[in-house]
Amino acid sequence: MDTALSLGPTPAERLNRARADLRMGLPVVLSDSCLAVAVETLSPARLAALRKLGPLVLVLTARRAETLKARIYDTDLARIRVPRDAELDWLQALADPADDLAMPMKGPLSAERGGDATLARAAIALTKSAHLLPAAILAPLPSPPTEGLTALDANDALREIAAETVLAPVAAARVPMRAAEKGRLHIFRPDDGGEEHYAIEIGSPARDKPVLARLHSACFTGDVLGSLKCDCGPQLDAALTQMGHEGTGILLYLNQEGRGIGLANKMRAYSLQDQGFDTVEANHRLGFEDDERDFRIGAALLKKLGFHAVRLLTNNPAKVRMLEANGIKVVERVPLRVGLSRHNAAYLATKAEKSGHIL
Ligand SMILES: Nc1nc2c(ncn2[C@@H]2O[C@H](COP(=O)(O)OP(=O)(O)OP(=O)(O)O)[C@@H](O)[C@H]2O)c(=O)[nH]1
Ligand SMILES: [Zn+2]
Repeated sequence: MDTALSLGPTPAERLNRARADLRMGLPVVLSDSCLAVAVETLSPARLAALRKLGPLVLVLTARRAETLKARIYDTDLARIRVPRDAELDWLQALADPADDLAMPMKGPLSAERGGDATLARAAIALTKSAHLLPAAILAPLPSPPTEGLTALDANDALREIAAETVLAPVAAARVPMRAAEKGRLHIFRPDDGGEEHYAIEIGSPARDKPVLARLHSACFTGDVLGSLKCDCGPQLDAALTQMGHEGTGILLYLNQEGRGIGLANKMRAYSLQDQGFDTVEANHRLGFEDDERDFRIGAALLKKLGFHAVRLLTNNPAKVRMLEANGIKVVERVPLRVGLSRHNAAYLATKAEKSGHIL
């Protein structure tokens, strides 16, 4: 194999660099034909520099475009022409729904129609995967191209983002817990520079029998702060306690904060909920789907740990379906009804009505 080639970044590594660049506010080069930058981290100086390159296009998801009443010609996204005199504040107000109610008039918005939307689609996928607001600016590529920018092929990026994450065990050690003294924490690291995920093994569950299992999505507010806005903290405690009582179990702690949108975006969603929107509407107004989690990770981790059948602690039938679809037999759904409070009653009711959760 050519040494120079094998030392250079793979598409997955480029993707990881691109995420970091977008979070810093740096543009990335897509398919050698345009620059893409995240609206959330764009600085006035970079906007001025991008403007000099030619006409700019603002890419929003169809979810966000619906709220803004922009025309959606590409099913999943809208490409808005950026007027020559558009200010950064205006772009950021289109990306961020925080002030939608206070300042509803943002249009008229003129959307591009026809042509290939792959570059726009890749830009949106990149901002989501960087846990930024899903909104990007596309600019023509400067000539000569700017050196030092991360370049990636749009189709490669889309493929990498959609691909199943490959996780490798990194370290494991004994962690006795209040709920279960015989605990062991395993750390798994993805090959794409993404978030690490954890497995907490209670006792020594047999690999050839269904194991009591929980797929818990990270919730900093619920798990750590004891927030009453959701039921995550009590669910985590109850799951570990039940595993402790039974003597065996496996709890996957998946770092998919905010149903996969990241903590900053979840706080944006909370702030919209304070304006009267429910949890699903808040995600949509931000430009996200209700649930952006990749449930394949849970199934892959279970298999890696040697489990093929589970008794799953959950109220979410989508988790059951996704595990089954990914090769894990769910012999039983074990309900996990704890932590109801006056602060989360409406939230849990919305999840039952709109997301099919079983109350
Ligand atoms: N985007 C968003 N995420 C939230 C909100 N409230 C909680 N979360 C996240 O939701 C995830 C928990 O998932 P849930 O939908 O509560 O429950 P579930 O894990 O799908 O289903 P169960 O197995 O029954 O608990 C965690 O990642 C939380 O951070 C919210 O209002 N908006
Ligand atoms: Zn929570």
